Amino acid sequence: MIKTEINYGDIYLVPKRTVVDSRKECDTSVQFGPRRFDMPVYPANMKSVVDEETCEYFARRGWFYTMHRFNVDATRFTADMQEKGLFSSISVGVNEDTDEQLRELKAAGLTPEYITLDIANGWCVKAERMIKKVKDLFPESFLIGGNIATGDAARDLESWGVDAVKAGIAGGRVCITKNKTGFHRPMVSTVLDCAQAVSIPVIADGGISEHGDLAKAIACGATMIMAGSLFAGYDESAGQIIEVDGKHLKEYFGSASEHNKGAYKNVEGKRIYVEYKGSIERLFIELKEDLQSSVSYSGGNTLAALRDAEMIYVNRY
Ligand SMILES: NC(=O)C1=CN([C@@H]2O[C@H](COP(=O)(O)OP(=O)(O)OC[C@H]3O[C@@H](n4cnc5c(N)ncnc54)[C@H](OP(=O)(O)O)[C@@H]3O)[C@@H](O)[C@H]2O)C=CC1
Ligand SMILES: Nc1nc2c(ncn2[C@@H]2O[C@H](COP(=O)(O)O)[C@@H](O)[C@H]2O)c(=O)[nH]1
Repeated sequence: MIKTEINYGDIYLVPKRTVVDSRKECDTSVQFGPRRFDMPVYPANMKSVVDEETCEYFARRGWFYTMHRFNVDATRFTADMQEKGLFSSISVGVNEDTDEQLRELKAAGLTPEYITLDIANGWCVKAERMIKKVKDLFPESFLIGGNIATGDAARDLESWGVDAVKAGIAGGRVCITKNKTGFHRPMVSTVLDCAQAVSIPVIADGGISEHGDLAKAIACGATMIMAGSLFAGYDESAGQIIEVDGKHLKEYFGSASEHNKGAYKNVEGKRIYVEYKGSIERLFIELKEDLQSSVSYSGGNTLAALRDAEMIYVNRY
């Protein structure tokens, strides 16, 4: 028996009676862990998307961020952010280098406010061990575990002690996991399944190609949305700008790409060049305007109303 599963492009939300006089009345803020953020979307913890400046920029704007984990000194990063009066949100892996990083942080007396366990399939014994270790060493930190793609995985990670799960396997723009391994799950099915399984927040990770996908992810039960390609083309993102035939492009590469790994070993990501779009300021405004409009169509004035939106499947063929 083969199940039919769906992605953001396969569904729409049914409009309800608007109860606000202006879209400006719609509140897009979200409580996530110990803090409240202006918007429920943040840039992927990838080397071509965020660097220290990007993280600082997002934190100062009241948006969430997570620094990537590739050749980053988590102790220095945490000290820098906290000295500036900002929160620290770091990523960790599952190997010995992470053990060392955690020991250094502890020895320096530092506690990052947020820690993200970032591995391709977080539903594994190595992740379980690391989750328990992080929770033991940093019980005050808000721990995000991932990635996962099923309700069963979400339940396991919740029982291992994470405070939120990050859901989305092989749906990213620079992902080649589905081509190389045959494994993938479309995002609507992923988020619905995970959000129905657990009481902790779910982060919908990857596959955002339209601004309206944010509202769809929330309607499926996501509290937060992580996006890579959405943020990759701007001055404030970390990738290099190149010029081809007089046109400016920005690099965007997968964390499991040869470019990021420095070797062709277990490669499940690629490098692409996206349109260079200048300052991210306009995107910040437009994402907020569009989400406020989504909230107004959902018949409420906060993101909670999107949770009750009716979803319809649209057969496009
Ligand atoms: N969201 C997504 O769909 C995906 C995201 N990514 C991203 O790419 C980055 C690097 O990922 P990747 O190189 O895959 O490895 P990870 O960094 O996820 O791997 C960490 C460790 O887990 C082991 N490991 C990884 N995959 C498996 C597996 N399938 N079975 C058993 N052990 C495993 C690795 O050992 P060993 O190498 O020896 O197997 C390694 O020791 C991460 O940042 C991840 O988030 C990658 C793929 C999919
Ligand atoms: N299969 C792979 N997935 C990857 C890789 N690097 C990152 N990612 C995932 O993609 C999302 C971003 O997706 P986008 O559609 O918003 O661009 C990111 O958060 C990771 O979960 C990779 O090398 N292979």
